[in-house]
Amino acid sequence: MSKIAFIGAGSMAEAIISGMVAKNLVEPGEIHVTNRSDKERLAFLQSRYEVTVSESLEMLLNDADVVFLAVKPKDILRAMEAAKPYINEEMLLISVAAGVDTASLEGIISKKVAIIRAMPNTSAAVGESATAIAANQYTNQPDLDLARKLFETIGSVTNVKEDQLNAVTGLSGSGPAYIYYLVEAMEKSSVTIGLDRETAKQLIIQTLIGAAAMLTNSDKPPAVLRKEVTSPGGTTEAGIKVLEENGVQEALISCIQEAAMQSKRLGEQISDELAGSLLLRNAR
Ligand SMILES: NC(=O)C1=CN([C@@H]2O[C@H](COP(=O)(O)OP(=O)(O)OC[C@H]3O[C@@H](n4cnc5c(N)ncnc54)[C@H](O)[C@@H]3O)[C@@H](O)[C@H]2O)C=CC1
Ligand SMILES: O=C(O)[C@@H]1CCC=N1
Repeated sequence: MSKIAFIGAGSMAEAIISGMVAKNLVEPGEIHVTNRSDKERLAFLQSRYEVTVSESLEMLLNDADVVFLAVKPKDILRAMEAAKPYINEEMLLISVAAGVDTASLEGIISKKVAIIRAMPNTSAAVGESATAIAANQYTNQPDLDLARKLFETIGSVTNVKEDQLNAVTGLSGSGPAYIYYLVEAMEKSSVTIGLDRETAKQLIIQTLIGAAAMLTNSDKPPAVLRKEVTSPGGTTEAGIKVLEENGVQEALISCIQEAAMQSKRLGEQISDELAGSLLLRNAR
């Protein structure tokens, strides 16, 4: 595998880099990274993963085979405008930005570049991301295979239609946060019922691992697995009753719908911004 460039060096870039390095698919020195201005952050990534850091976009992108775009959606336009002169049609561009569609990226670049829009999650850092990918019109099968191979170093890969990616973002892109939120509540509750945090932590984590393994290995749906935990007149029934009274399941459904909507809104902001900047350019 040859040169891989990262525009953006935040938590998602690090999660992907750490996964790729751990699986030895890429020589760490062949991973080149830049960010907006935080030199300390680049130095940290260099010392931790032995990647090559670059403060110039020209050097970063020169001869790059794959370019990961890992900046926040609001920074996409500026980052891509700056990168555009060094992007060519031989490259595969992979964007992990929430909401930003490949049509907007094509609009910024104005070249026939293969673009994969991907939505991983931060469990990439431990090789357990659930990543979904979709390709633009200029992407061929070898590009898709390469993207799959890269993302498989950080977990599972699912092909979706591009218009499903906002839903994916609300569900599994943000998904780890929902699980952590649940764990925070479980930890907070443990002290109120007489368990120290350390003991509770071990019990909670193994409970999550066990439930995930049951969901993976059993052909029973989650509702049936839940029923099997729930003895009539027992503890689970008493606990779940409180969740039902508080509308927790409905709240979770609304949470995921809102996150997916926010992904769509983020994308719309970019296409509006892009349309505005094109109008401005044409008026000059
Ligand atoms: N954090 C997460 O759980 C996930 C994030 N994503 C997506 O990944 C992208 C990055 O997110 P995070 O890593 O969480 O953000 P972050 O804030 O940790 O990192 C963003 C990086 O982009 C850099 N940057 C900003 N403007 C730049 C520019 N003009 N040129 C070069 N670099 C620039 C920043 O310096 C920083 O290194 C976002 O688009 C987000 O939607 C996708 C899946 C999950
Ligand atoms: O919160 C966000 O916007 C990003 C995208 C998915 C997870 N984190």
